[in-house]
Amino acid sequence: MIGESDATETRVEEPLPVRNLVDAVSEADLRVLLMVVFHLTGDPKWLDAPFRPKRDVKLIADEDAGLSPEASAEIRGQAVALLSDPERQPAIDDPGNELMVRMMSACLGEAVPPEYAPMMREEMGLCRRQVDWSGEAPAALESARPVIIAGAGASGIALAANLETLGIPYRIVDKNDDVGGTWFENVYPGCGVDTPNHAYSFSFGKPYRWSRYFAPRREIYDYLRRCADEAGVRRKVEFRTRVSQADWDETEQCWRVRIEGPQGGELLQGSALVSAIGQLSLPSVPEIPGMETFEGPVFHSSAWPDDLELSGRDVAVVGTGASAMQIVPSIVDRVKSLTVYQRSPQWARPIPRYHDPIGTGAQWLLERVPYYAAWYRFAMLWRYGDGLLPTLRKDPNWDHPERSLNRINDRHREEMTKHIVRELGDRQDLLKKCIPNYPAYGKRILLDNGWYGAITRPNAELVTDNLLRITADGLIAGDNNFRKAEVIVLATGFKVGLMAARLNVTGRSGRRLAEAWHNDNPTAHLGITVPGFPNFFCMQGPNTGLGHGGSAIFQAECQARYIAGSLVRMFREDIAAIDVKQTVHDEYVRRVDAEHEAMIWTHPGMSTYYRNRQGRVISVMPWRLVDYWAMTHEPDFDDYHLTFRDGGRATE
Ligand SMILES: Cc1cc2nc3c(=O)[nH]c(=O)nc-3n(C[C@H](O)[C@H](O)[C@H](O)COP(=O)(O)OP(=O)(O)OC[C@H]3O[C@@H](n4cnc5c(N)ncnc54)[C@H](O)[C@@H]3O)c2cc1C
Repeated sequence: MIGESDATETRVEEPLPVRNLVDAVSEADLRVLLMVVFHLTGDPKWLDAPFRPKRDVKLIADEDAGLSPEASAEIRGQAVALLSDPERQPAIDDPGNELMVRMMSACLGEAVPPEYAPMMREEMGLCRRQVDWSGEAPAALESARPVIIAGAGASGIALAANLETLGIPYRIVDKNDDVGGTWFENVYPGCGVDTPNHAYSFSFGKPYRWSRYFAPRREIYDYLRRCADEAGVRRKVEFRTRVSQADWDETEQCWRVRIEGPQGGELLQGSALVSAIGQLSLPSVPEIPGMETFEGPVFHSSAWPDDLELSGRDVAVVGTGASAMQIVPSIVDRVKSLTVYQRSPQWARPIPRYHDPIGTGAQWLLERVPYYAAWYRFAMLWRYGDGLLPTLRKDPNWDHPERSLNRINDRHREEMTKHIVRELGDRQDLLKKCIPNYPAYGKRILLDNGWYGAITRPNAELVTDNLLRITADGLIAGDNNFRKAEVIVLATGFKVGLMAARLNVTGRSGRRLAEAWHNDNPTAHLGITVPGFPNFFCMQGPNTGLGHGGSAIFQAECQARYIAGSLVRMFREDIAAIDVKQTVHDEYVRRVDAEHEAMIWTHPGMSTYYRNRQGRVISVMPWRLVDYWAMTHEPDFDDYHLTFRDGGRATE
């Protein structure tokens, strides 16, 4: 079924009231404002002392940038003068790579390596990130079989938006009632991003008015709907429709894809097949003896019931991962009792101003001042980007591998421990239960939005004994105590191992993807292509998750570009099929594994969804974002076996 066009439900943005420019500029992030002044004047004096900001430390916005009051006043004054002139044209629009490096370094007060320049220019919309034909589109497009995309979350939207502009025919299906994936499904209280939204958003499309720096899930869902609408994608999504099977047809050089929708089943023929079904989308539901006997609601955090009333009830939350960290502080004040069952404690980073709304002055600057939003996005991408990665390498000479990886990681541990001590206040009896015995950042980085405050409330209890069984009206843990519950929330995370094999894919020579991946050992060249599965592409595939920082939307755009780039080349050169060479794939996987050996995620003593049963890291990527951007920017067809279409017959 084609998606309903109820786009008007999406939040309507009223025009911002006209601001007094001086007031608005007084709320500016000074580093960002400095870059605006430079774009508008092109005067190099703004890139040097006394206007060069100090090295960045603040996480959300930086109103003084470590500059003297005189320098700050001069930047603000100059900005007001320039912005008051409606005729003013920028002296510099896209600065090119060399000048971009100087600008980034000036903005941050630190040397930025040159490889970031082309990536950031694209990310900031200073030059185009999506692929285009660079010339006429080939005539063959019109009769081409569609590309089939399974999934209309952020990844599916990123790719479909690019195919839409290229005019490449596609069909996109999603099992849900709407686009948005993660942000459609997860409606639990407190659900939101832990990546700031000015980085967790597409490089294309109109700017969005986020109400907070870290938006709640409803806004992200609205944002994705709006992007899908604007790109012309949402009206094409076939909702309530799932891909149930896909087989490569060697004779026709196409995918035969079985979809099941409200009108029944249909067999499609696709020129390519894309899995955009997400990494964190298949709930991991633990088998706890007696669960079926529980008389109240028991559900996974991603299946929160619409009409659930928690006020005055006894609630149990099983799990202490990212979702629990958001749920627990959001409900603790409403419930009668809250019991949290913890298997292992988590490291969580304090994040001052997490809940802060974006002030109207800052909002005005983001919407009205040229280049301001672009440089604000840059600042967020940098602050939440690659900076942490070098600190996550094991130091072979480090004396305390039992608690940390290296000196800096040890300092992070100390800082986070101090934070926990502070937050626990007069409940230091909980300290032992709350300090993890693995290095900081070993599991997904969590943000403390009131977690420690919540578990110290008089109506809350943190239970660390193993959960033994569930009864009709409560839970029994290893201490053999019965604790009453009327509602059980399973905040137990997601099953990651199967990835795209969930689509029941069979490639060349009848080989099943689940077999090729030994059920939970997924591997793919660049996390995207798999030998023996021609014209099959994964998004958010093996080893492309982010353990150190960054945004999954960034990854989605890298992959969308690679896939769209491959399709453009196939159409241009009349290539029917591309199949990644086994040697290329194996060498890539070898490099990933070797790199991971030196990184935190192979450190012993942690159980994390990043690893499979054999302990191999399958989920996250060991590379810097900028490396992945470079690897995926232009597909290299020397990495592939190509099958050309020759008068309808495929020849190698
Ligand atoms: C609670 C939560 C918070 C998160 N916070 C962050 C964050 O702060 N920063 C960050 O970078 N990442 C975060 N993530 C990761 C998040 O999943 C990604 O950011 C992103 O939303 C992934 O988009 P996607 O399109 O790849 O997958 P998804 O959003 O999972 O979408 C997959 C889509 O595929 C559809 N689908 C699945 N199977 C089929 C099938 N067989 N046929 C048809 N359709 C199918 C689903 O219905 C779904 O719509 C978070 C994840 C969760 C669960």
